[in-house]
Amino acid sequence: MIVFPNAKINLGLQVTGKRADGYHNLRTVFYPIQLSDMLEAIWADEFSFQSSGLPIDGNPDTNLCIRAWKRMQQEYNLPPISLYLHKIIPMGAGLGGGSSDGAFTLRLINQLFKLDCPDEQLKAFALELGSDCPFFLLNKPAKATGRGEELVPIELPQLKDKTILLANPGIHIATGWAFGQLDLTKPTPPFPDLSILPLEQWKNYLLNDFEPVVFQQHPEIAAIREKFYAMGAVYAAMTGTGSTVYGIFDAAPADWKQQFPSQYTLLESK
Ligand SMILES: C[C@@](CO)(OP(=O)(O)O)[C@H](O)COP(=O)(O)OP(=O)(O)OC[C@H]1O[C@@H](n2ccc(N)nc2=O)[C@H](O)[C@@H]1O
Ligand SMILES: Nc1ncnc2c1ncn2[C@@H]1O[C@H](COP(=O)(O)OP(=O)(O)O)[C@@H](O)[C@H]1O
Repeated sequence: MIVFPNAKINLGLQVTGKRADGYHNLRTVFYPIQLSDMLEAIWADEFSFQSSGLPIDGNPDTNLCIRAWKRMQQEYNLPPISLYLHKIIPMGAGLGGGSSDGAFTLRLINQLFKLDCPDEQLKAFALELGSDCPFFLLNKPAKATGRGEELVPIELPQLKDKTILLANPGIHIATGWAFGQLDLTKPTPPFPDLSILPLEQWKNYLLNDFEPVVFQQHPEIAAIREKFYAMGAVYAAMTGTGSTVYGIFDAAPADWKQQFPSQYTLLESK
């Protein structure tokens, strides 16, 4: 069985406060994009995990595919499988690639072994893996609150037929570090209702709270957003805690890739 775990971007991201469990409450809109890894499971005599593409850490304590397998195995006492991941989504990039791999592994195992695991149970396993993971079980545009697991689907007709360009400068931002940099004493403005806000207005109302702290540390990330606006983006922002920046365009400028340094990862999603 083969599945294609996709990436996401955050349309706005507000952190509203620190919780007793050490996590933060946030508000965002998750938006799935057409950029995917490949994940295959086959029957095997013993469990194994292999990967190709971008190098990833195969540590069983941290790798989200292996952790997902172990959690399902613990619950359902399953026979072994081999997992093979071809990694395409840049990591530590705010694109949720690792989270998506974890969530897709849970769902794949559920289907492969016909476990009929209830949605709420799968969601609970996903949240054990990471705050972003429950979204990838739903995997449609959704407003998110709590740690990111309270999800309400949203229609975004403004994005129909738009092109999303992504530029990743190869800087790894540690999510825990980014949360630690925030000043949580300031009041949070209301989160705009994106289902009715015209796209041209997003730049006035839709903010990512991590941009000021990450941009200050890494001015080259701020420069990507400026470059997208100079190229005609209707809206441009950093996704998650960075370091990927996306621009939303009516149509991609023909020579856009030549405008960035050659070592950047440059991607396009419809
Ligand atoms: C902030 C977001 C927005 O999409 O950023 P990206 O990681 O995608 O950039 C996500 O919620 C990240 O989700 P995820 O990457 O799954 O985070 P987790 O593994 O659950 O947590 C990593 C660390 O981030 C912090 N963390 C994460 C989520 C949250 N709601 N509150 C937190 O305080 C904690 O310090 C935690 O130890
Ligand atoms: N299957 C996986 N693929 C990628 N990264 C993984 C995986 N499992 C665990 N990780 C770890 O998760 C971290 C964050 O990954 P990712 O979700 O891609 O980034 P972000 O949280 O910035 O969107 C990586 O640095 C990596 O160490």
